Amino acid sequence: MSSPSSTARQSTSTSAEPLLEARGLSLSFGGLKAVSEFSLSLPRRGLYGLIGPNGAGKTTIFNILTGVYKPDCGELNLNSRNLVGCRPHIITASGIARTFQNIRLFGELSVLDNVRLGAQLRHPLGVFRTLLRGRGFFRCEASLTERAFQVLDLLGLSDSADAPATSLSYGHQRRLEIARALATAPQVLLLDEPAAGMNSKEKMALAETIRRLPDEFDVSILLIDHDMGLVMGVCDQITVVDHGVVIAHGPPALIQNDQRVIGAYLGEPTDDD
Ligand SMILES: Nc1ncnc2c1ncn2[C@@H]1O[C@H](COP(=O)(O)OP(=O)(O)OP(=O)(O)O)[C@@H](O)[C@H]1O
Repeated sequence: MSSPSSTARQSTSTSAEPLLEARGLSLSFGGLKAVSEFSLSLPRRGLYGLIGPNGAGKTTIFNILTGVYKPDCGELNLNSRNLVGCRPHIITASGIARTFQNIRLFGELSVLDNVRLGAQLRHPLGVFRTLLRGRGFFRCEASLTERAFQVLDLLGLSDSADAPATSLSYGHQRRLEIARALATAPQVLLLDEPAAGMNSKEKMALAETIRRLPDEFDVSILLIDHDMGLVMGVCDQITVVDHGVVIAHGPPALIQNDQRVIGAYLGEPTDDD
């Protein structure tokens, strides 16, 4: 399948070097050190997890990686290009897309149009082209729609293409968020709690879909979720943060048995215990 990302890709990275590299990223909110010395090397087509207890700093890390927050210090490179200080739209255009904990769709627009909006990042129609409605406009429109359907097909949403986004079930709205992010042809896709609110059947189907994304879209994934079954089941490597600090990194089998990780989730023993 010729994916939106593989055709739009202008990557210069090889599989040997990390696609996304974060080094020593830190960010404080007033006196609170939300993220401290965060580092991560995400390879091409990697499927990594980022986990930690509530308030550990996971979403703040996503916000740094996508330019919502500028880190106090540290480096962030995509294909060796420095992204620190870049605005979110520049970072998206560079190849990092995300979904949000709280669904943020254009509810009144159709499922197809939500995804076409993502695809427009790579194929802008432009004001003049839209006004003139010449051959170029219709060619571009057709290619946007084709790309949108490639993504919708994989996410199992093609049959609902004409329905308003809000008419989808909650689980399908989450899938649509992923579809829209994928339509921007990202090199890195950040999924923030994609399974939140899903039932176990929906989660199993989502896990199956996520596993296919790296190969089918030539994309690397960093996934936050509180569902350990999902994270352990789909990720090759997992980074664990607690109080803003990385406390472990490794394959799921190692992480499951790491005493610091178990301690962070169960809560450190106190003097009263
Ligand atoms: N804009 C902000 N201003 C002040 N403090 C913030 C801000 N954003 C996050 N924090 C604080 O930073 C810490 C990390 O928050 P963050 O949302 O990144 O954690 P998280 O691991 O994503 O949590 P959860 O799993 O509950 O979503 C928390 O103590 C949070 O209250």
